[in-house]
Amino acid sequence: MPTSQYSSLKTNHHTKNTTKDDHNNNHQCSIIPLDFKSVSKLPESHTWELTHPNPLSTSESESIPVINLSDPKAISLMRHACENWGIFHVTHHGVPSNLLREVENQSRRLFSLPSDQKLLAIRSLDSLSGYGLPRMSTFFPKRMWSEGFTIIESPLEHTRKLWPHDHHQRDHFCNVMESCQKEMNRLAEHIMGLMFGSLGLTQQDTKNIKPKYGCQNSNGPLQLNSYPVCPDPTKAMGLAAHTDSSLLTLLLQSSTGLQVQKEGIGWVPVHAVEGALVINVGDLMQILSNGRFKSVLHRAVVNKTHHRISTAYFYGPPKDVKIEPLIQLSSPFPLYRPTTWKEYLGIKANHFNKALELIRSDITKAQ
Ligand SMILES: O=C(O)CCC(=O)C(=O)O
Ligand SMILES: [Fe+2]
Repeated sequence: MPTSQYSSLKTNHHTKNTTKDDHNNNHQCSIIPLDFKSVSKLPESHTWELTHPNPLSTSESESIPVINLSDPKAISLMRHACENWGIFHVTHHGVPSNLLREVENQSRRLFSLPSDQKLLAIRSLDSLSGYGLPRMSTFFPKRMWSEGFTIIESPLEHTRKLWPHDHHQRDHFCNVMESCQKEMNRLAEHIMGLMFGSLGLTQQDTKNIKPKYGCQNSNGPLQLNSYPVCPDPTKAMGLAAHTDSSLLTLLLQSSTGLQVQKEGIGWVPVHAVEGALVINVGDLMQILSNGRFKSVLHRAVVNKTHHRISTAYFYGPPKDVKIEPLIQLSSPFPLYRPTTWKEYLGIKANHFNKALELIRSDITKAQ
């Protein structure tokens, strides 16, 4: 739900940089990922003008914070990380490592299926779940070097298509992903509590707000991302720069590839830390914290040697709950007008990275 996450392919007509004819001609191609195994040279369609030289090597003070959740200082470290980076790693998070390993194994299994089999579970134009291109693809003239599988609530419908005769594989895949959703949801709730505490809210305040903002169901959206080995990574883009629309995103990455934009520095790599999960602040958390916590601009780059897999869990409130800057943090005034996740996703689907700016409250825009 993230930019990505819920912006729908139905929004083709809002695409910048591509013409309507291109769209009509390539209507099918526009939703079908490349059969990456079949190409040995980067196709023109996937060649980006930008070259992204390796990001600056980061010194200790410029690297993404790693927070041990059992550390008594975790709350203050989190506040610092959310205010300065919008992203951090967590260790001692309680999600079983064998589950995380199995999530990656099962993802690899899915993405290594032959292309025509994966296409049986293609995300349709009016749907959010299934196999397909990154949803933000419609905003770019060039294709990204990645494919995804989006699970909304349950993966069952699509896994029936992927493995019609292999019940065992299908059940195992579903069990693993559903356990992952539950564990990620539990961890996200815990981290939200710590974040509220770090904003100076009392335990009573937190008790009152948490049920309102937390996902009511424990099976929030899960996005499996696959970045195949790329013949020319310097001219390709795994996932273009975006912010997530969620409150928080919890990410498992099999290897380094995620980068975040840091003011005054540029793109900083988020190195894969053994056993850790990456937590990033999403747009709704920026709204809720009245701009104190930053929704971090991030992207994924690709490489020549290994197939990278990432799994993102998008944690957000029930779709119709009003999200607005918390009253305690709104002095002297709220920076954003109230919105719901549902409304916000609609704005994001049309305006992509400008969405947050569009819901700044009139009072601040006028200044
Ligand atoms: O693959 C990654 O590291 C980033 C994934 C991501 O940003 C997303 O799915 O929204
Ligand atoms: Fe993201």
